[in-house]
Amino acid sequence: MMIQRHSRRQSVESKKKMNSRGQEKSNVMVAVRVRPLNEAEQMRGEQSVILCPDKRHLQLSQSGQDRLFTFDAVLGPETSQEEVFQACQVKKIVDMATQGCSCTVFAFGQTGSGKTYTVTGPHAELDGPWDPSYHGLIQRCLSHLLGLVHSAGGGITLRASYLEIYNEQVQDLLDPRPRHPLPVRGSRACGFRVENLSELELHSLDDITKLLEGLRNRHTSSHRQNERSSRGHAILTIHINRTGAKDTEGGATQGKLRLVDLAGSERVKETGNEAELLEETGNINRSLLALGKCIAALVNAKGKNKHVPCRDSKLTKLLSDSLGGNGVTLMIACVSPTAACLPETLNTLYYSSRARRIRPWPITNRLDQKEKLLSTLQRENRLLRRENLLLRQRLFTSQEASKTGLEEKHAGRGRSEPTTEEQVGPTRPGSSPCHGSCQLQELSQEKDTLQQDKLELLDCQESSDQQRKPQSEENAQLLCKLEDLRREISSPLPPPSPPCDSPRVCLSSISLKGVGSCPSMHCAHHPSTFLPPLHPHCLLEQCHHCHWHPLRCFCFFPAVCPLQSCPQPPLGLCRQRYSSTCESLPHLGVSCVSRRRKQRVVLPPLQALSLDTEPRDPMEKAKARLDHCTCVSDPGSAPLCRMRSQFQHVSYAEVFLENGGSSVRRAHALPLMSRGRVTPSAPPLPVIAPTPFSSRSEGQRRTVEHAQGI
Ligand SMILES: Nc1ncnc2c1ncn2[C@@H]1O[C@H](COP(=O)(O)OP(=O)(O)OP(=O)(O)O)[C@@H](O)[C@H]1O
Repeated sequence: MMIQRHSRRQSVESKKKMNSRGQEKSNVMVAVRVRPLNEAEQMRGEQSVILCPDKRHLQLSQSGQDRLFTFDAVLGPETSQEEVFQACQVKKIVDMATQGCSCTVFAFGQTGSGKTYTVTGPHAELDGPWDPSYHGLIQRCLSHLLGLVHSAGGGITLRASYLEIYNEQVQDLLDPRPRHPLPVRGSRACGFRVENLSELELHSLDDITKLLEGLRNRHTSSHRQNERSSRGHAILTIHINRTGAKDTEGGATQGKLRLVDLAGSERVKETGNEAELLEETGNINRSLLALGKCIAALVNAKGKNKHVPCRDSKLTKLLSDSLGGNGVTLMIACVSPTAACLPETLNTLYYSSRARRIRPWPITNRLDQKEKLLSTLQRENRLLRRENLLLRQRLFTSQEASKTGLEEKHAGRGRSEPTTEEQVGPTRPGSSPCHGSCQLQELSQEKDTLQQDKLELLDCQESSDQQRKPQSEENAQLLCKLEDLRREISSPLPPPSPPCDSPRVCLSSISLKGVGSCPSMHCAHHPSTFLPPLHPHCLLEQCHHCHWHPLRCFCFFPAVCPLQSCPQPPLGLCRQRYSSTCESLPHLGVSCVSRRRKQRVVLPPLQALSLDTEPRDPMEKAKARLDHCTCVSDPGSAPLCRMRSQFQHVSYAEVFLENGGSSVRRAHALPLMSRGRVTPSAPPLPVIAPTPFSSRSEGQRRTVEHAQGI
């Protein structure tokens, strides 16, 4: 037997329905009930500011201005409980629930506006004998349902649960034990549900009385606006299971009817609540606000990707399928008639007008894997239950037969006229009473296991949902970091040094970055700072670089180090002094960008050189300018590149040799900059003395000669 998803079909069908203005019809019906002035208000001489000109309109008179509101039903102060039941078409809603719909009726409004009165009847009724004319919606719905059950002659089962959300905690109103909070679990397949909530099967009026006993367990207190104010939201849920209904395509249906009495919105100034009541007020208003947000989201959302913030409170979680889901909802807005309550009344009316615009939730008929599994398990359970019942009946019949001594006669008749029942009944091999009871036990165990499995599945899904949340947050953070890194990597780097064609034209040696795989250098002041290698063809310039540059270079390859006169050959430490005049010169700082780490490395200061006397020869001038540029700027910088193109044939070594160091007289001091701030320079290094040309090695000399074009 297939479980009919009538509720889904209903919503899909209702989606197509249009109202007279051609707009999509809402599946939320809104009625407004105005309570009469109470004794205290009459004593104070207060007047009603609400008029109900007809059954669909409500008029508010405020300081000479009238406002007209339209609703599905407007119930004036004289409307009786029975009239409310009829005018709001609650009977029809109950009928829909028996056909498999998920239906909800809830009352909301300001504190003391008559919500509890509408849903359950006057408080006095709880204490004394119940007068049927004061019965609220709950009693009327239940008695109508029981009538349907009896007229159907079986096949409909009613199970009821009753809970209260008090201070954001769910409590079972049917549980006589001391109150304890129950957890609310959610799953995509089943929506939100309260765990360990007790259920009561309803068969007769006595059961209804038992159910209503739960009302006594509600939290109530007294404040200025209501002597017996509800401090929490009460939700009564009736599960209506129908098996094999002929008029519903021969299938079973699972309907649900919810009757909700919300706690009233309160203004602390008007209720005069303090301490504990203040906390309750806060929780009530918060959850009502969350409900308002859900309604707003449902009204404003367009398209399939609606996000309804139903996880914001327990109330919205439990009402999520009533508001936005596939069911039919009746909202009864209760308002007080006095001028003092006007702001709250207006709020309630705006809230209700907005709820009228909730459009049906777009639902596809596709069942996902879990839903399918769930429905299969439910079907199996139902079959098992039926089989159990059948076996019990058989067991009972066979026991009766053995008692009266008619067993043989019965068996003989069974052999001559075998019936379908007997084929699966006691005449089957191994169908003794003992066997029957064993089978019963097995089946019930199997059923329990199935139920257990189902619960575990639901828990698993929920825990995986919870686990996924921090992971996705971490993912987002990692993605951000990755994006930062990517941005940093893709930021423009200084242009690479041009390839070295010949030692004569190579200027890259002057660069601290260098290219190729020639000996690397360590900064003497920053031994841990690794300087990328210099160009292999530029050993001479490198050595000059050592002279010019106040860095002391540690050569990793002493065997190939051209500075064989290094006093410490193992490390190729260049200690030659270039010029004593340098001692009096200020130092220049240079920041070197290490390509690998993309960090700005602050090197010990360089000596920036310029010619104190302007050379006369234009070629000399150019060389001097080149010298100066090479020392103080990045070799890849624009001026230097220009100069390179102009004087490709002039090598740095040549200039150096021609000047012989004597032209160096002055240096400019520049601040060291690192990422926009001034970085203190490393202490100046000892000035390095120059190596006399004659004392240079053969290799060096050859390279210099080569560089000079000799
Ligand atoms: N339609 C009505 N006819 C007569 N009396 C009413 C009506 N509505 C409400 N009352 C009375 O007004 C008082 C407040 O009603 P009720 O407790 O139902 O308000 P409420 O909205 O549930 O308040 P709260 O939110 O504080 O629980 C009660 O004494 C109730 O009997």
